Amino acid sequence: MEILARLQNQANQIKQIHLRDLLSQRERNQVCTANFENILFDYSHSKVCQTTLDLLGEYAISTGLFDKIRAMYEGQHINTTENRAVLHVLLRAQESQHPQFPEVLQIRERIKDFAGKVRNGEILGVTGKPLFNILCIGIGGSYLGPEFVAEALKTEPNCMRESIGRNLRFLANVDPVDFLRATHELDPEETLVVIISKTFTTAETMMNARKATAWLTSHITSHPSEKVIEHHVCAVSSNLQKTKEFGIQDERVFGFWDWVGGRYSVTSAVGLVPLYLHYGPQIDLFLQGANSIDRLFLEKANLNQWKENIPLLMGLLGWWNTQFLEYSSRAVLPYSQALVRFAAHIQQLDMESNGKQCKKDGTPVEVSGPIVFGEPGTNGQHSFYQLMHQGRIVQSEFIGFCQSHSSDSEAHNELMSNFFAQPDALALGKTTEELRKENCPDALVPHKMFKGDRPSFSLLFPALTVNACGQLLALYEHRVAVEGFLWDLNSFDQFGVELGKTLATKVKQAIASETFEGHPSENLLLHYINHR
Ligand SMILES: O=P(O)(O)OC[C@H]1O[C@](O)(CO)[C@@H](O)[C@@H]1O
Repeated sequence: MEILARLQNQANQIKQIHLRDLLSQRERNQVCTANFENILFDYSHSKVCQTTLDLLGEYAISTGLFDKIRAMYEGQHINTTENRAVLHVLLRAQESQHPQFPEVLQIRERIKDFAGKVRNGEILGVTGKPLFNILCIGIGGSYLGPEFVAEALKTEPNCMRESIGRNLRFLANVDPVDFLRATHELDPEETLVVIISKTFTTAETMMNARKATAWLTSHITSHPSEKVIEHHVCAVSSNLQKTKEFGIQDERVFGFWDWVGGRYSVTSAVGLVPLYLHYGPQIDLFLQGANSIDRLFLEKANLNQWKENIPLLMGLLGWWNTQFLEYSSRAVLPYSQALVRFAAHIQQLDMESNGKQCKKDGTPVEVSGPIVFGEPGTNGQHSFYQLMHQGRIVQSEFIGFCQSHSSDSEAHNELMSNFFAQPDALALGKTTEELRKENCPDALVPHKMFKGDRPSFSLLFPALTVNACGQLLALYEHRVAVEGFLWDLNSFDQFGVELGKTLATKVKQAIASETFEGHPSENLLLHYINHR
């Protein structure tokens, strides 16, 4: 029988086995783990058994998954619709034969040198004040990843020390309120604006960039505006022509390449410029962490070792859950307030990559990437976990840390008790018999019972160090790629974002001329015009 049919059979069978029963098999549970540098990946709470794993491995081989991974690292143009390589792994490589690696190192050194000089006061604002504030302007992939990392490291003890007296702000939304919030109480004389845009044409970013330069030049009137821009604005982009037109000198532009996709660009200048400026050389460890996972992912992409390859396992399980067990949503649940923006980054990474309607060859797909959402625990527990326990089945991904950034071990234990309890509650549930033993009134039994059998996996790290933050980033980048490879999608283009942008341009013209007759949103537009 064909492998896909056998997987389907296996799914039908395992759907009938409650996770309570699977979890009662201690030997099975012990097999369902992988460990790398003391990161424990435990997928015993997923709906898999030894046969499932064997079949998934067989499918991975038959579909050429390992070759696809190698092709990515070799720089083959796997982004076929845009005819581009996908080489974000090169950005954190320690060494490489790739012809563009010297350029990668050169940009990295330029960033570190620039950031070091800003931090030690060699580079000052035009009025001679130190540049303590970094205002990053960018959106989507030029914003979400850097913000997640900046937040994750805010309370990491070394980073906390390195960033005393400094401000790192992000401005993404074209909503003027975001501008107000991002610039609130910032002294323009002490502010360095970093405009981050791969294309340097993104409407929101360019509007905010123009507003930010106007904000700088209208406050700093002692010097000509070109001088103010020269001292207070830098850019991250792969479009040098546009940055020049904007008035930014080339030595203040940090480039990257078309083989770095927006949502995969955290370890390019997109993330490195803000992060080195704010946290200094600590960020070397972030790159090392990402690189350690890159090596794991590549080195163990083979027949004998794939069960030790955590990102590959994450991808296989995610694909299994979505394609065969038909769970259409996924919750990313870090038990760490420092990861407050992690789910937002993963939403883009996952959904912009794998939310697709056709395969690489253009044939339609019925199922592709799931809906992704999340929130740090325990906050999420008081929000959407109700649905996860008694409503729809959501594939849940728990991320925890043995040690906290804080020395309050009592509160950390409290947090982690929830991290351990939730996957059990989802998987085991609570039976009517158990409720009756507790003398639950009959009328309440249907409300208080939990069916359980809800799958999850857990990633348990020693601590949210700078290195671990890089590891976490790379784990998710590669798991998304694996799922895309299994579905045979192009996970590296995003044509789905274009139509809305085009229509917005047309609406803008309609608003300017106040002509909406026959417009599909005529009702709303008229209401807007009348009440703005
Ligand atoms: O870096 P840019 O070119 O401003 O693009 C920003 C973002 O816009 C998108 O193209 C679409 O939202 C993302 O993929 C990208 O990260």
